[in-house]
Formats: sequence, C-alpha cells, structure tokens
Amino acid sequence: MKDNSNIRVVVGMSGGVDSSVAAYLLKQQGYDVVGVFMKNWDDTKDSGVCTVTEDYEDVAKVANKIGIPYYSVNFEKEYWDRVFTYFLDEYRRGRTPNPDIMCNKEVKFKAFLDYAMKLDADYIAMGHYAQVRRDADGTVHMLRGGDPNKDQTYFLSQLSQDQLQRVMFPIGGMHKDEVRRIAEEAGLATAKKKDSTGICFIGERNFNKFLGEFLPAQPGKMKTLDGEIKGDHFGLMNYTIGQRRGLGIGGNGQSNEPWFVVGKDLKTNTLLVGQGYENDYLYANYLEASNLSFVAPIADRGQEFHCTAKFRYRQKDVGVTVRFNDDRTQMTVYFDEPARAITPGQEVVLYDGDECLGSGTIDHAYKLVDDQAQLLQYV
Ligand SMILES: Nc1ncnc2c1ncn2[C@@H]1O[C@H](COP(=O)(O)OP(=O)(O)OP(=O)(O)O)[C@@H](O)[C@H]1O
Repeated sequence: MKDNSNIRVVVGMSGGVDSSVAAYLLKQQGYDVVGVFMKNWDDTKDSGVCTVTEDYEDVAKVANKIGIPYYSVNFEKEYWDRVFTYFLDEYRRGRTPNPDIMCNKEVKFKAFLDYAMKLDADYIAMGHYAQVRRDADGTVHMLRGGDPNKDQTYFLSQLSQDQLQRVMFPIGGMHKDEVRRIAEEAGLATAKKKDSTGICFIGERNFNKFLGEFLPAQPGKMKTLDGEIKGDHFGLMNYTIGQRRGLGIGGNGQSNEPWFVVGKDLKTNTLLVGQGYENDYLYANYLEASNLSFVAPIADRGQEFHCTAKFRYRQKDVGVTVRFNDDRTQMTVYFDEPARAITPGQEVVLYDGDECLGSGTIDHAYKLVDDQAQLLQYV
C-alpha cells in the first residue's frame, strides 16, 4: 500500500455521518488526518435553535473512536461578512440567493482552507457527494457525486481550479446507504444521525420569520400582469419566482387553476401573480448571468459552446448554448427548450457529461415573443 503517512489531510467534520466516514476512510488509508469543526453562526443572533454543542460532541466521539486529533475553529465573522451580508443584500434586491454556494466558495473552501494550510495541511477533505479527477498534467476536474440523488456539485460550482487542487471528497463516489453502512460497521456514533437540513450553518428555521428578524418586511399588493389586484403580500423577499404556496388566492370563476408568482416589481413593491402551472409568462428562452466562475479549464471552448445546465438543485439537466461577452465577465445561456421559473439570484450551473464546468449567478430571464426579446419582470 502507498505510504500516505506524510500527507496531512484536514477534514471538515460537521458531526454528521458523511464527514465522519470521510475522516474514517482517510485514516484507514493511512493519511495523517486532523478533524476540524467550524462554528459559523452564533445562535443568539436570532431566535432559532442551534445544534452546535451536540454536533461538536459528536465530532469528539468520532475523532476519538478513529484516533485522530480534532479542533474547533470559529468563522462567525467570515460567515457574516462574506455569506450572510450577501444573502441579505440579495433578498433586499428582490432576488433569491443561494447561501450554500457562497458558503462553499468563501468559508468551507476559503477560510477553512487557509486555516488548514496553517496546520500544514496538504489537502482538505469534506463529506460532499462530488468527485475529483486528477489528470497527469495536474489539472483537476470536478465530477458529479456517485449517488445521483445526493450529487452536490451544484453547490460546489463556484470553486476555482486552485481551490479544487487542494480538495478530497473521500465519500464522493459512494451511495448514502453505503456511507451509513460503513459508519455502522466502524461503530461511529453518527451512523444513524439524521441528515442536516435548513440553511447552511444556521439550520432549520421558519424561513420568513427568520428573514424578518434581519430585514423589515414591507407589505404591498399582489396583482396580475393586467393590473388586477388579487390581494396583499407581506414582503417581496418572502416569495420566489414560480412559487405557489402561501399566496392565499384560490381559483376564480373561469378557472380553478392555482396561482403562481410570475414576477416582482421592486419599484412599486408589487408581487405579480399568474394562473396555472404552465403559465406562459413563467417560461423563458434564455438568461443572462454574471459572477462567473469556472472550475474546469474552459478557455479552449471558445466564445460559444453547447453543454447542459441546471438552474436549480433538484432539476434534470437541460441542453443549452452558452455565449460569453468579449471579456467573459457575463454569459447568455440559450435553452434548447423553454425553461420554467428561472430565478434571479440562483445559480446556472454548467455540465459537460458528468463534469461540472462552473456557474454564474442569474440576473435576468428573457422570452422570445415573435422573435423579439422580452425581459421577464422577475425583479
Ligand atoms: N460545522 C462544520 N464544520 C466542519 N465541516 C463542516 C461543517 N458543516 C459542514 N461541513 C463539511 O461540509 C460537508 C457538507 O456539508 P453538508 O451541510 O452538505 O452536510 P452533509 O452532507 O449532511 O454532511 P454531514 O453528514 O457530514 O453533515 C460536510 O460533510 C463536512 O465535511
């Protein structure tokens, strides 16, 4: 067996089963493994419950069982400055941000990586469901996780080639069942622990109440695209494009079809609603994105190429054509088929087969009407 004992790997241990097994497998493979638990949210900042103490106890139990040192590090300031501030700003702009993507980019794979380097790490490891392939020339590629139900490349799509160079995903090729089985066989205390849910590092919250603790809600009117008032909304930030639940409007005389959020008019603080899941106004032909980041080397693909994309996490890939602007700071993504509920603030993540190329943040969606581009009034 290869001697890995000179290679130090700092594992991000959350107190969950995935990172427990990641640490366990690395230790089995003979690496010099160190566990580190991050605390990124102070539960006195809001009125929710945090599970930090319990999670850290689980890290301690697992680390002791597999025989590795472990530490805890506090990145509350980094999380607040680089993730939470962005999160609130995006909501203020009427958009729907993805804090997990920002958290990976700025905290888990930046602040944590910097900290690990100070501990003389050669690599960091995380319990994500994603895979890294290393080419002979040193280039690394990020591939989808082995468990199609768990693939997390969507959330990792803003990592850079430099960041990925130093990353290992020990359980990335496995299925969740297998991870739990290994944890059980190894007697790890987290084998049966429930998966974490909710906002990255903050946890499960009543979302609207949580948001309201940081951003004052500004109630306004709900209108159809024809200007008919349908009711009141309790703050544009509490709604997202394509949302059905919580509107409180039933079908009317002509149709019993449910109502959906089809747009937001920030200037007049109006929520635009339309009837029917297939509402034409929810379908776009292309989008514009900025804040581009590519983990894969894509320079040789030229200004325009065809690939697949996801616009939200739980979605099948769709065929798209990507066209960059001259300096590659923005891209326009044309869909092979019209796509529903494209949401500003969310990420458009590009794939070539199983390889995640990178992503951009959605700014605008457009519809073609008689070959004329119409900007959808999504913010
Ligand atoms: N508080 C934390 N401290 C250190 N690393 C963390 C922490 N939270 C998450 N991570 C790392 O990020 C990975 C993915 O986190 P995610 O929240 O998606 O958890 P998960 O898939 O439920 O994994 P786990 O079962 O390990 O909690 C974890 O497996 C772990 O390596």
